[in-house]
Amino acid sequence: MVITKWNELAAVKRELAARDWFPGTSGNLSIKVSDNPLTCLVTVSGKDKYKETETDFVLVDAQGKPLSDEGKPSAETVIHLEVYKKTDAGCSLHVHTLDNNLISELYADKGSITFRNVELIKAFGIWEEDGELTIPIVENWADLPKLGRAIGEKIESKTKAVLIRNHGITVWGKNAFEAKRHLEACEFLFSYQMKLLQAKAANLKEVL
Ligand SMILES: CSC[C@@H](O)[C@@H](O)C(=O)COP(=O)(O)O
Ligand SMILES: [Zn+2]
Repeated sequence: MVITKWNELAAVKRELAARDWFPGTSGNLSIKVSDNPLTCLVTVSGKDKYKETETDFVLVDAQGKPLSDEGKPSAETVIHLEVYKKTDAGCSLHVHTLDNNLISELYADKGSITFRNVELIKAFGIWEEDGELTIPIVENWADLPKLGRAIGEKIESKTKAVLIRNHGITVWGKNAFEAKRHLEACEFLFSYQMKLLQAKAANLKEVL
């Protein structure tokens, strides 16, 4: 079981690395291994996530205590555990990208960003004509248990992602495939929104 989950998470890590989503050793990933008791594999803290090694992930319990000796669990393990405790997620992904940082800062005062009339919200299972996707934004508390609680407080049944201001995003799904689909869709939407804002600011419609 652990080996299968390890390989699943390693494959996601490889794919996110290929997208250049782990600048400066940032980012952390996890996959749930068992429900009762809750255990998950999480990336080892501070590692270069572009590299693949035999100690990339460590098994932790519901308190974030390591159950294997690959190394120190991610500093943000508490966030992954919060997601598993509050949702039915089987995989949780956290990355820092330029677009997610910019969007989190631009929309921080609104407390969230909402997308509608953009096809890719369907990646979240939103198929209605007037459907919308809202991603909450929390402050980047240095106190990580506090950050974990702040994220937990924003989680409703339909929430699949939370932005952390000027930090990054935490996204989840019922399995690794779904979590990656949600993450890719978020990043597409952020990139779209940034370019749309820039086009509007430059009055680009006037030159058409
Ligand atoms: C190197 S900056 C990023 C870290 O501060 C943190 O936010 C992060 O995403 C990675 O921490 P880690 O402990 O390696 O999982
Ligand atoms: Zn981070």
